[in-house]
Amino acid sequence: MAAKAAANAITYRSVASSMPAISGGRCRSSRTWNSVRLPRNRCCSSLRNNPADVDGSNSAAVVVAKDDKYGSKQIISLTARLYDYILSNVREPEIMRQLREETAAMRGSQMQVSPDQAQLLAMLVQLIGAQRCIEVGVYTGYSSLAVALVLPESGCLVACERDSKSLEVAKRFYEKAGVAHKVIVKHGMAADILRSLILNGEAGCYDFAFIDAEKRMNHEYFELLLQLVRVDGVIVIDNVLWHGKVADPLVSDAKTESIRNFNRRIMEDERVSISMVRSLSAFIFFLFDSYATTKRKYFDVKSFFVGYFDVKKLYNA
Ligand SMILES: C[S@@+](CC[C@H](N)C(=O)[O-])C[C@H]1O[C@@H](n2cnc3c(N)ncnc32)[C@H](O)[C@@H]1O
Repeated sequence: MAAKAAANAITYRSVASSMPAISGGRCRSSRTWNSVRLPRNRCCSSLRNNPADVDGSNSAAVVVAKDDKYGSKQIISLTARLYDYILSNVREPEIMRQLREETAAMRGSQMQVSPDQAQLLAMLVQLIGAQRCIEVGVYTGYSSLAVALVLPESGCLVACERDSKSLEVAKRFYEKAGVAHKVIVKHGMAADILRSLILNGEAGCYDFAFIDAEKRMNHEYFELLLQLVRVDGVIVIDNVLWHGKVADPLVSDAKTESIRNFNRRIMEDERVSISMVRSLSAFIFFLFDSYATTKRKYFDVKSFFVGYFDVKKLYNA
C-alpha cells in the first residue's frame, strides 16, 4: 500500500469513498466523500533534510528498553531517520503542505500537529463516518483542515479558537481548499463555546472531537464534550505524554501535573473505552459506549490500520 502510494497519484480518501460507515449502526453508503487529489509522488519526506539521528548513530530505531516487564517486546525510540521514514509514507494533500509551510514561519508553529497525526485524525473521522465534528484549539487550521477535507459535503466542523490572528490564516485556507462551507468558525474561549452548544440543544449531536488547546482545561473540555459527542463517538486528546514529561518524576510543573491527573482520571473513567497512542506527542482516543459494553469497542492504533485494510478488501470483493 505504501509503495503504491509513493508511485501513483492517489486520493486522500480513495478507499473509503466506496465504503459505508462502519460504526454506530449508521450506514451512509450513499454519501459523497470528499476526494483530495495528491500530486504524483507527493509525500512528506521533504519535511526533514537531515536524517541523522539525534544521538548521531544514524540507526533506524534504538532499543531503549528490553526487560521481562515488557515480555518479548522491544521498545524503540522514534529516531529522526525513523520519523523521516514515517513522513515519507504520509499522504499530505498539497493544500495542507502549503498551510504547513506558511505556518512554519509563524510564532507557535511547533503547536501544529504533524502530517502523520493529521492523517490519523482524518482516518478516524472516516472510520466512524463522522458527519459532525468539533475541534478545540485550531491555531492556523492544519488539523481542522485535515478533518474538513474528509468530511462529507453535508458534514460540519465546529472550529473553536480564541486567537483571531491565527483564525484569519485558517479561514483563508478553508476557502482555498474549498471546505469553508463545512467549517463553522467560533472565535472565543472554547469552554464557553462548548457550553453554548449544549445550551443550544446540541448534546449528543457530534460524532468526533479533537482537543488541542489549553492543557489545564482538558478535563473541563472532556466533560463538556462527553455531553456533546454521541455514544459510540470518538474524542481525541493531544499531548497526553507532554513531550515525555508525564513519566519523569523530576518534573512537577503545574501543566505536567494537570496532564498526569487528567490521564489518571481518564484511565479510571468507566464511561469510556480508551487507547493511549505513542506518537511524537500522544493522543488518547475515547470511544463512547454504554456502560454495559464499554470494553467491546476497545482498539488501538495498530488495529485501526488492520481494520482499515480489511474493510477495504471486504468492500472491493
Ligand atoms: C496546540 S494549538 C492548536 C494546533 C492545531 N490543532 C493544529 O494542529 O494546527 C492550541 C491552540 O489553542 C488555542 N487556545 C488555547 N486556549 C484556548 C481557549 N481557552 N479557548 C480557545 N482556544 C484556545 C491557542 O490560541 C492555540 O491556537
